[in-house]
This record gives sequence, C-alpha cells and structure tokens, in this order.
Amino acid sequence: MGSLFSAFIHPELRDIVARNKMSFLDTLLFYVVHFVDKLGLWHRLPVILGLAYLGFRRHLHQSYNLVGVGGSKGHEYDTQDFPYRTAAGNYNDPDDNTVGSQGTFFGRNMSPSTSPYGLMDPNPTVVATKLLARKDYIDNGKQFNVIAASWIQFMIHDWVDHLEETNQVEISAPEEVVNQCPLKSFRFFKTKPVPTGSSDVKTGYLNTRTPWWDGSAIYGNNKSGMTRVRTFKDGKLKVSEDGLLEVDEKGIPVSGDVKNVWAGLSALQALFVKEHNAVCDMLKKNYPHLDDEELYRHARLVTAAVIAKVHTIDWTIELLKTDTLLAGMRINWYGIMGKKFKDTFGHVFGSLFSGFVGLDKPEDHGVSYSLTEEFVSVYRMHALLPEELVLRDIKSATASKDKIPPLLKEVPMKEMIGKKGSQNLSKIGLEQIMVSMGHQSSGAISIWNYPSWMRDLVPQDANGEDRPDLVDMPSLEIYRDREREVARYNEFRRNLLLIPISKWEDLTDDKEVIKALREVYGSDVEKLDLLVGLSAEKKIKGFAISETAFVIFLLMASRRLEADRFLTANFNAETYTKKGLEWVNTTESLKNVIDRHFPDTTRKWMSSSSAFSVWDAPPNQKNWIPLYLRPAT
Ligand code: HEM
Repeated sequence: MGSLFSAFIHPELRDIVARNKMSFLDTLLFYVVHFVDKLGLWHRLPVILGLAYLGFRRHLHQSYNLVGVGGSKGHEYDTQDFPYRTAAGNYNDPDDNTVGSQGTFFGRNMSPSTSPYGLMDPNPTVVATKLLARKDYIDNGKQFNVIAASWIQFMIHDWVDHLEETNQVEISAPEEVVNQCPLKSFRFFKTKPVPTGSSDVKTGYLNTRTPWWDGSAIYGNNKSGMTRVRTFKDGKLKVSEDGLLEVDEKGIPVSGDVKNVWAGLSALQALFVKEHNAVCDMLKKNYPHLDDEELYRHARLVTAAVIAKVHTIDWTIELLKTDTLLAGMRINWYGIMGKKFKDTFGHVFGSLFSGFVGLDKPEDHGVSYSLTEEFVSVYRMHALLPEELVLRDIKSATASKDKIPPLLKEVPMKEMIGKKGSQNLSKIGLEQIMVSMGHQSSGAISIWNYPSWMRDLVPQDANGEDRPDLVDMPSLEIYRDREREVARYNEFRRNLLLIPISKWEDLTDDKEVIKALREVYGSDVEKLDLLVGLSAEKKIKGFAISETAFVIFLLMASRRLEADRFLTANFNAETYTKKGLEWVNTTESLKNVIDRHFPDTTRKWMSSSSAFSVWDAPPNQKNWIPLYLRPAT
C-alpha cells in the first residue's frame, strides 16, 4: 500500500505489518481496523458495524496470530473409526491423530518475547506487592458472580496446564517489600522447556491437559484418569449419594482434574457429572441396545457440547456485557440467521449464516489446533476470587419477594480449598453452594485486587495432594509469563495490531495507579508486565476484562469451536444420536442445567436472567429494537 496510507499508521505498527507480509486485501482490512482503533471507536459503533470490525479483526488474527509449535507428529486416519472423544484427546483432527492430545506443545499467538529485560527485572515480588496485592476488595457489582469465577476455573482445568521440571527455583522478596510479603521467599518447579525440533520457535512447553473442549475436567486427560471416574455401568460417572463428587480414602475428590481445586470448582464438576449421568439415563431409555461404552461415549459428547454452549452463549455474554458481543457470540454458535432458522433448516450456507457448530469440516486456518501461551496468560484471572465465600441459608428461609436467602456466615477462602474445602463442601451441599455463589459478586479484574490469601497458598499437585512448598501466587504468575517468554504488555499489544501505549496515562486515568507504576517500572512502559497491564487497562463499558485480553478471546473462542471435529463435521445425529443432539440443541444456559437437577432452586432464589450474574440482579429488559439494528450499548 502506498506511502500515503502508511504515513497514517502508528509508526510502531508499520514494522509489524511489514514483518507479516500482509496481502493487499489484508492490508486494506488492517487500515480499516486501525483507523477505527485510532478513534477509539469500535465498541461505540452500532451493533452491525461493531460486528463487521470484529469480523475483520478476527480474520487478521487468524492469518497472522497463529503460530504452530513443534510441527506434525501423527498420521491421517479414517475418522469413522473414531466417532467419539478419546481419553487423551487424540483422533480429533482428521489430518493428524496427535493434534490436541495430552502432552502436546502449547502453540503461540505471536513470537516469543524479544524483551531485553531479565527474568527478575523487576523482582516479581515487588510487582506483586506494589501493584497486584489486594487492598480493598473490588467486586464486579451485579454483573458477574462467584459461579462465573468458578466456571472459568472449570474451563481452565478442561483446557490447559503446563508440564513442570523436577528441579525448583526460589524467589526471595527484596528488603523494600519483604515486610509486606507473607512469604519471605518461596520455591516452585520451573516450567519444563522442551526442544521443538523446529527452527522458528526452538523451545516449547507441553500442555498436560487436552486443549479440546472435551470436558476433561470431569472425564480426565488420559486412560487412567478416565478409568478412575467411570462406574463402567450404563455409561455413568461416579458420584456420591449426596450428589457431590465421591471422595477417596485420602479425602481427595474423584474427578477428571483435582489439581488446585476448591469447593466452587468441585461443585461445578459435580453438577456436570449429574448432567452426564442424566444424559446416560435418557439415552438408555431411548436406545436400550447401547452398551456401557457406547452410552459413555455419546453422553460425553453431549455433555462436553453443553459445556461449550453454556460458555459461548451464556458465560461470555455476561463477561462482555454489550449488545455487540451478545450478537457476536450467538453468531458463533447459531450464525447470523439465529437459532430458529438453524433449528428449522439445519446448518446451511456456511459459518456466517449458521455458525461454527455443525460446519462441514473443521477449520484450523492452516495451523494445527492447540491452545497458546498467550491464551494462558490472559486467563490469569485469580482476581475474580473473593476473600470469603458468603454462605446463604436456603433451608430455614422461605422464598422472599426479592429471592435473597439470608446470610449464614462468611467462610475464609482458605477453608474452601484442597481437602479441607472438600470436607466443608460435603457439609454445605451442592444446592446451597450454588445458591451462595450465585448471590455473591466475583472480584473485579483490576489492579490491587489479587486475593490476599493466595500470597501464601498451599498448592495441590495433579493427584490432589498438598505440595510441601507454599507459593506467592501473584509473584509466581509474573515469573511464569516471563519464564515462558510471553511478550510484556506493550509488545503483546503491538503483536496484536493494537496501538501500543507511549506513556502511563495511555493505560489508565488513575493517578494513584500511575504513581505506583512509576515506582516499579520508572518511565519505561516497555517493561510493564502483561498481567499488570491487563489489570490496569481502562475497560470498555460492560467488559469485565481488558480489551487486550479480549483480542485473544476473539481469536481463540472461535477456534475452540471451529477446529474441533466433534463440534463441526461430527456434530450430527449419527455421532451424538438424535436424542443426544436434541439435548444440546435445547439447552441454552447454565440455568437450564441447574433447573434440570434442582427444579425449584432458580425459581426460588434467582431473579437475574443468567446464572452467571448476581442472582438478585433484575432480569434483562425486553428490547424491542432487533439486535443487529441496535446502537452501541
Ligand atoms: C481457589 C481457586 C484457585 C486456586 C487455588 C488456584 C490455584 C492455582 C495454582 C496453584 C496455579 C499454578 C501456578 C503455577 O505454578 O504457575 C494456578 C494456575 C492457573 N490458574 Fe488458578 N487457581 C484458582 C482459581 C482460578 C481461577 C478462577 C482462574 C480463572 C481463569 C484460574 C486460572 C489459572 C490459570 C490460567 C493458571 C495457569 C495455568 C498454566 O500455567 O498452564 N485459576 N492456579
């Protein structure tokens, strides 16, 4: 494109455009996107124009922000031989049976950081103490509740975790902050670097969970994990009589993933075990000839798709509460013609019209599916967690007009994690914890809002056993991003074609925050750690996360759907069974799932439209203007 146009591009983005060797059309799209960015305009546009912007932006990221790590390791196969989700996530991608299986490389959304700063520059404990540690609890108002916080941990435990080394590192707090650090020093295992055998990204890291949206947080990530959770009768999973997860002789829950669990996560695992078992009952009734294995396989497909759907058209639209995102997420699932059209005519005219789900074949945009380092980094959302769980009394109270159950007690979060958390959960019960979490606002993703109790946390290993070394989580998270060569904030933005900041005032209007940023990073905005930048960034109205994090979501949320054979080519009655597919197609929200297992609970205790907003929030008002014709929210 001529020099006339390039003069208008932010100087630091010119290099990125040149490095990416963009095609003519893409350069044009980039100009449009960049022009809108310069005016800070996209989220203020009417829905239809906002959607066009997001479509252009996503297209650019699909072309320039998918970096494969490690290359192809597997082989082609006949997909008909594997009409089910395997225990370790292999045999999903038709071209390579290993793609997305346990132990494969994390991909990247950009090259590893070129930052000149060292691993300890500045010391992670200084960053954590001065910029992350919670001062006064900031919550999310009525928008997002503690179920929503637990939900995203439930998803993280489905998607990602890094393989560690066996040798440890130690971080010590320097004198300037040591008095404010509950741990003067702490030890942890390094992330294990593995040679990729490729010349572009030479070292990579392995994902110990299956990155597909396959419900591995309840089904396990390999054969032994799967065997542990199954009853091998009628396809069902183990669940205890009180409806919670079974607990083994060591006091550890029996579930697909038990690392760093707390009661909120175990509750969601239990709820979806119940969902799986209910699907098994339904299938057995309709298809009495199916054996245990067949029932298990179909029920897993159905339950995993329900989870993916709840996340896409319920959780995400509460996280990013604007009409444009409401439209965008529904388009991802149903297409622009909407649910009624798709229910009537099936998947026709491609993804724009009918959504990703049910596409003829999976689409990976030329890069084998994986989740990425940058994806993990933007999901560092521990600030969502409160200091205490506020327990509500649902037994003695009768339903009040405002549907708010009386407060029972506040339980410190430390009492709700690990084995102690399991014991406490068994006293509380599934229904009570769901209602309690439903009525409690989650923490806001903001500076100075990292849970205090996580500064001396007892982590659990993959077997659910307490680790001997306590960790300072916010410091550890700063170290992790640097260790895995994830770009720092400004480089991250540039690589996502977002306008970088040139001074602290570009990041935030808060003078106190700017003062603290200067104290830690001086005037060097390039040094700013990603997690701090994501927490400090001015937010778009209605967004509970930063715009920078959102751009990774925009790319990866679609990818999780469109790259998966079981949500595209095999999302059909033959693979799921007719009744199984109907189950997915008639479940629209977490509320539907809760209602199925606790028929009275939401009627009695929930006023809000979504189970992810605080339950006493007023329901969404009917808006008579058709969604696509609405002005900006
Ligand atoms: C009580 C609840 C939770 C506890 C006890 C917990 C604890 C932990 C621990 C100990 C780690 C490993 C740190 C390391 O060695 O690098 C971790 C990683 C992580 N957690 Fe949490 N967490 C909780 C909830 C959440 C929530 C609500 C989110 C929200 C998205 C979340 C997202 C993550 C992510 C993205 C990682 C990085 C995974 C990786 O390195 O691959 N966690 N968490």
